[in-house]
Amino acid sequence: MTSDSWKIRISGLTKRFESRGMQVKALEDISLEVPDGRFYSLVGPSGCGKTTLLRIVGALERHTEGQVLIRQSGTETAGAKDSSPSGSLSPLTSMVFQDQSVFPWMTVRDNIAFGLKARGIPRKVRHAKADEFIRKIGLSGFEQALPHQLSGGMKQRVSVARAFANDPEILLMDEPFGALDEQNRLVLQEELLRIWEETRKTVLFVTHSIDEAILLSDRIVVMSARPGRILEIIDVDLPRPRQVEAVRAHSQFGELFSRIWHLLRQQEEASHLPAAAEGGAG
Ligand SMILES: Nc1ncnc2c1ncn2[C@@H]1O[C@H](COP(=O)(O)OP(=O)(O)OP(=O)(O)O)[C@@H](O)[C@H]1O
Repeated sequence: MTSDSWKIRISGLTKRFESRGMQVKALEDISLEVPDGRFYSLVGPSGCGKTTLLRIVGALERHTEGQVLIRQSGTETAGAKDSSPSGSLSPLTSMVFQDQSVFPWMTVRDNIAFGLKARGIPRKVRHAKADEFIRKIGLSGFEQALPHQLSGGMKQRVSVARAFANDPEILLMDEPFGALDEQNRLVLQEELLRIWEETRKTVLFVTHSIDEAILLSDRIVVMSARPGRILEIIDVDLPRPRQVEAVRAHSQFGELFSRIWHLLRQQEEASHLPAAAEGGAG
């Protein structure tokens, strides 16, 4: 699909890692376009390069071949290749990781306002913005709390709130709920849905959970075992606003789940074949 409103445009991307003289091909011939304001998820077997792809889009990693273009505030930036100096995350991109990346010495409010402070936003404005997202993510009353006074789920809420409070144009989320128990995970998924539906940021979201990908996404990118290639891009045409129970009860849910699971199971099976049949590294 090509459109004029893309935020992320990847064409023919390949990534090879080299360590101790060994080459590992992590990604092969990836072409993907993420339009403005859409929620895309990446699913695929462990080690297929999901995190690597996210890091390349975030300019935290360089790529080997192909092209990555990011469009922010009307300006297009090309991702750097292996031979270039390493880049850094644009202030217009936010990233959320699996491990709660909160600063232990900062209050909840200061953690959430951190990116705004780095951008020179006045104190009053950034506190108002932080408080808005504290409310939205269900942390009211904990503005002055320090991370050690919070549960794991609450710390992850702080990370998600910080990412949205930054008002990024692109949000990259790498298994943000992967370390949470089922109950916290469900609550945070619903909160993410609510905030996303209000803000409509462009999101690229990595998950191991098919349920989670269906619940959240407009489209799901299913990747092959390493080297990661795109097997299929699946539309999720479920109505929004969405809620966990309604999505799971929807007639299309089972169909989508089976289709994705079928693709992933084939990859799992292929990855258990002897190394020679896999094509080897590099
Ligand atoms: N810095 C690195 N140096 C060498 N190899 C790397 C490096 N980073 C990742 N790899 C390799 O690239 C491949 C893809 O890794 P990546 O972490 O992107 O996969 P993933 O799909 O996110 O995995 P998981 O689902 O298990 O988190 C793996 O084989 C990994 O070992």
